[in-house]
Amino acid sequence: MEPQREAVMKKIRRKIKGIIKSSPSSPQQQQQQQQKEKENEGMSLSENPEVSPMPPLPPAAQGVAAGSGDAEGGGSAGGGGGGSAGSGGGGADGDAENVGSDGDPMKTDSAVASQEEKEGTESMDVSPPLPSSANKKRVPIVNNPDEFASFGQGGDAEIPSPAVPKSDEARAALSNALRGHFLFAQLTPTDLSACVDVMGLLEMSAGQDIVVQGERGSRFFVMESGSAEAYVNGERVCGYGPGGSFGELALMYNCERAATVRATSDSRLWTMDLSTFRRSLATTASSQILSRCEFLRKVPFLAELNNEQVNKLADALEVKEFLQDEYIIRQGQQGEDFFLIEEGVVSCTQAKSATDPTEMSLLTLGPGEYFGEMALMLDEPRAANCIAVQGNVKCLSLDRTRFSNLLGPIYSILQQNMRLRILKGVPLLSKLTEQKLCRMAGAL
Ligand SMILES: Nc1ncnc2c1ncn2[C@@H]1O[C@@H]2COP(=O)(O)O[C@H]2[C@H]1O
Repeated sequence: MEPQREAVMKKIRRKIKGIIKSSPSSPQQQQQQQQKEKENEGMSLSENPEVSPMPPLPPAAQGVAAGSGDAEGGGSAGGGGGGSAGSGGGGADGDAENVGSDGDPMKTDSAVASQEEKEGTESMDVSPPLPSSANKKRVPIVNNPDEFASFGQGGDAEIPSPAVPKSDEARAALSNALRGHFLFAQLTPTDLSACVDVMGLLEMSAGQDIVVQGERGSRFFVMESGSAEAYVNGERVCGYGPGGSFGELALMYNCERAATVRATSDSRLWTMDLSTFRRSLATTASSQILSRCEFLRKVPFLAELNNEQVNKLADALEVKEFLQDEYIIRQGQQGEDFFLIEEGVVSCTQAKSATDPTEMSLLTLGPGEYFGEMALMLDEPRAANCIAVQGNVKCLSLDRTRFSNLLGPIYSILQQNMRLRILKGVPLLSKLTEQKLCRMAGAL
């Protein structure tokens, strides 16, 4: 973990410990605190002396009942954790309409948080700015290749070149290169061969731009020979040699070229035009990966990732399915995975206290929302149970390393969201508005 993040996490932990120490323990004290809370409602956070230090955290945030091993399973259909059917009673009463905080299943806590931040919390202590690459404007994927018939052209290299006959050697090299690309990895040999058939040839001299950042793009490129380099805002980001490929983002997302790619020696490139690109992927198993990218592009908390980052994420995510009532995560156990819900509903529950295992419902999550981040971010046992409710649940998961690598660019969003979730689970704060909770989370 970077030192900056480490420092932030230390701060969160210190705050949380402070909250736990200052928490009222008897029901009487809790009642008094609730009364004060009521009286103070309507005051802003800064003018409300009772809101800081903050009230207690739910017990499970302290890692109640640490167990051994991880409840979540191996990742095959129905192969989740060791939870038995029917044991998820505490979470089953979650209201599906609460999904996404305001009924919109794709509107996450973070989306709500950022919305509310915009609505009048300018002065609060917000998370550090995101990297500039994360702020790139995106346009949704368009599924109908015919819509690209009059797609704008960039430089010369964007002008379609007709299919050309290829030697066996060239076909083999091209097939290998395509198979190594996450979008084409799923193609059957027949589909792959059909793609190879229609690819055209382009020759570029050293120093020529093959694609230009900011221009419209209409082709995907595979280098046959030569070399090239990619530049984002004038800075070199990577290089390509024979077998290297680029140019898929503009075709997948109907967006401007994200980088300039310049030939650094005389080069020969195989090219695939947009409609072939879309058609060949649409009719094959690769359409699943396109659908996944499309799904990820609509997930609010991922909105700050650029298209390339989303593609990497789509490639790394692993499908895990769980049966109704199955415990995907068990409170207190060690956790190694992060989960994004693709289909179904997950209920988060927590033991009432260290001595009372009765589960209370914390949150209900739906498609586009996530869970399992806290154990990874805080390096602590699972803070809650996460149970598949309302039918089977399909999740996309990341292990600890991939979570940290691929979601690093949105770490500050995840942090803010995590604080908000913790605060939302505090019964004494249940009366506070979402906006106030967001401000408290931001101030932590
Ligand atoms: N109030 C809450 N406190 C703790 N965990 C919560 C809460 N609400 C939702 N959760 C989710 O439940 C998950 C349990 O595993 P983690 O602790 O890794 O991450 C946790 C969160 O994703």
